[in-house]
Amino acid sequence: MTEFTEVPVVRLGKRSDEEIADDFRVAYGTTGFGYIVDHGIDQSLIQAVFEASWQFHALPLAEKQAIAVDTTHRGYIAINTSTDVNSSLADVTKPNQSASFMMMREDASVDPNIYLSGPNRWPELPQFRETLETYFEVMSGLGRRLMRIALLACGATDFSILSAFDEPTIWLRLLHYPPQPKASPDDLFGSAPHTDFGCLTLLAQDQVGGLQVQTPAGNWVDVPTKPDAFVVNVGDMLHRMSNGQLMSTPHRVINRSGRERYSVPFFFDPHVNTIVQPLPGTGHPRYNPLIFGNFLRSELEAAYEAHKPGKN
Ligand SMILES: O=C(O)CCC(=O)C(=O)O
Ligand SMILES: [Fe+2]
Repeated sequence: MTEFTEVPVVRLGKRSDEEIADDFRVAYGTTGFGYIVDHGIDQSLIQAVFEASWQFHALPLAEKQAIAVDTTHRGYIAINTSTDVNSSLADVTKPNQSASFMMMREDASVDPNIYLSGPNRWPELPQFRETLETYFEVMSGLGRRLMRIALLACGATDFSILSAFDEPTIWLRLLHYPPQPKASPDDLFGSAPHTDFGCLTLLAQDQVGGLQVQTPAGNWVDVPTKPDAFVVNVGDMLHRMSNGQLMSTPHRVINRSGRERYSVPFFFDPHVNTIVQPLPGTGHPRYNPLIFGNFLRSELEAAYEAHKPGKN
């Protein structure tokens, strides 16, 4: 595997998907992370999402707890309620030092046959829902374009998997990391070392910093904010679809800045009933097929208090 010292830039703009796929292959075949620029998402909309996040996290705790995350994985996730125990990357025993608001697809009701279906749990804040729904919509468009580019990049010859993103699994997460004391233990993280479960993560972050990605040799490389760029990374499901060509790289967050950190990851994943397997054209399959929802269930039950069997 190729060692790296920084996260590369991939420009979209009006270039053809085929042309962008060449850059994508280089970036995601080595680092698994990239700064996506010229992405077409309005900066003022991203700013509005951060403002919504500040307002949400400033609410009294009781108002946030009133929409505490449930088994549909929507609502408020308080600090100290998730631990990356499935992490094979580190011996993680301490819960993540972050709180978040989680939005997913808006379903009219819970369908017992579709894991994680259901309506969102909204706080009472003016414009909050409208702003997040607009962002959810435009980011879904960008996610679809990037998935097509990713498939071109890994040499897939059959693109029918893209229909699994007609009704995608999406998490839009408003994360708040309070400052960690300078003297906090080495194994206390804002977000413990992990890889992302799904296909693509599109992250907007503020100026505070703290995100790091791990190189094949085990070093940690900072991923500072870059103006007008999303930090986009490949998750475990796209790694499998690409038959291992696109990397799902470990990353973590440590906020020792002394300041509050806010970030907004947008996770763009297939429908839960999708069979995930190496795509035709990517070579002799190195991974067995799995059903995305089953994989998700085991990950969420291990990591989140709200999903422990017997809850809700
Ligand atoms: O907050 C960040 O910068 C990254 C968050 C992250 O890795 C995640 O939520 O999966
Ligand atoms: Fe992550």
